[in-house]
Amino acid sequence: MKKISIKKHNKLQPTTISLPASKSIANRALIIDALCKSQSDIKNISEARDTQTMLRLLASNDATWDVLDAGTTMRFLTAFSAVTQTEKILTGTPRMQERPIKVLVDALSKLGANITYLKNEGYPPIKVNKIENQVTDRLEVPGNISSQYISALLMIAPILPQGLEIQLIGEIGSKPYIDMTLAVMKSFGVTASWEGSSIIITPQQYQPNQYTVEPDWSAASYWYSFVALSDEAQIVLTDLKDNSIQGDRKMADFMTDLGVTTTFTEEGAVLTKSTHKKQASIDFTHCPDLAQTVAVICAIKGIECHMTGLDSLRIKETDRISALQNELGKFGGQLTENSSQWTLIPATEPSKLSTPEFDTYHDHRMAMAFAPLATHFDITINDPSVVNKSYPSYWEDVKKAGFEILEL
Ligand SMILES: O=C(O)C1=C[C@@H](OP(=O)(O)O)[C@@H](O)[C@H](O)C1
Ligand SMILES: C=C(OP(=O)(O)O)C(=O)O
Repeated sequence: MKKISIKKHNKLQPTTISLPASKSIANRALIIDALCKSQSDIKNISEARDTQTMLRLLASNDATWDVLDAGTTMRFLTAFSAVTQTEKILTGTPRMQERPIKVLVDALSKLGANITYLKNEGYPPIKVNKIENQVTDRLEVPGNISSQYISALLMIAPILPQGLEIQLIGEIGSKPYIDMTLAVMKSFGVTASWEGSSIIITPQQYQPNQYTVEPDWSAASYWYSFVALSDEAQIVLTDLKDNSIQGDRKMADFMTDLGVTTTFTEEGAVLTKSTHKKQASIDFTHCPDLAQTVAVICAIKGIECHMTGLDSLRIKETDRISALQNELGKFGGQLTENSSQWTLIPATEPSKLSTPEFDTYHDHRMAMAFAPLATHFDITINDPSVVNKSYPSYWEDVKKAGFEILEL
């Protein structure tokens, strides 16, 4: 499928959506399950490519593991290999080969792993030889590049003979993902303690368990956008809970100012329309995956939004700052930067614009964040199958809400 067109539709019929399970939680549970020799019963594993890639690679004895474009899979399998594999090559898509891994490689090397870069220093592909003798039980790791390095180290920490203390240096970004890692570890019987900015994990055994993966709050964000941007809507997101280990639960709070009310019922989260403010200030340091969704919502609803915490967006599936600037510009929105402070300047009279065609930059979140614009005008989305990374049934669900989608 090269591109799709979505016909304008703004009065959504009441729709019930069954979201995919969180790929972040699933990839943690799968790594931990593999570390307890695969005896656990993990329920609600989604078809998301990142999760399926993790499952497939953990079951394969191939000399090279190709993680495709899955950041967590790359980082978690690197640490996993350093405690389980005599020798393993880890590689990924051309974009994955541009996503830094040096912080994690340095940390594992300090622990005693032998890791070499096969192309460019600091980036995959890498060759990992496992730690034979643990050299230290204390690491200093910068907290502001990617929390995935820290999560990767935390998950192997209990099986290191000396355990591990990780001191996080500088500002910590994406902290809820670190908490998520510790929460999943706890579900498999391992405890950790915080001392200031250090996390301490003693040698412990993971206990196999029955574990159910939560529905994905990042995926839920696109439905908040559909509700906010439409004239009429009521969406039920089944089994989505208020009490979640996902930091992107924050979307429900952001949206009280941006035009959506959430009611949690037995069935799940019920999203209804409400009034919105004209200005907002939102810090995405701890929920970077929500930034694209919120930028599109504000751009079309006339909300000037002061955005901070966007720096990590430059090293994700694409440079999301530049992708956003290009695509928002197609309907009159702007994202301007002034020393790490971004201002989202909304589009003026966006409904008068002709059919925009949005590029997706190999980034599932570009496709999913821009799709709700079909509430305002006919749109075209290029390379729509990018959504398979986290939400393969996205376009089917969009059709359920009454949108007409044509393959071009
Ligand atoms: O640990 C995780 O599951 C993730 C952590 C975040 O990355 P960073 O820690 O690199 O910000 C997030 O953007 C990504 O989608 C998933
Ligand atoms: C950044 C993301 O994923 P990853 O880093 O795991 O590729 C994402 O899903 O938005």
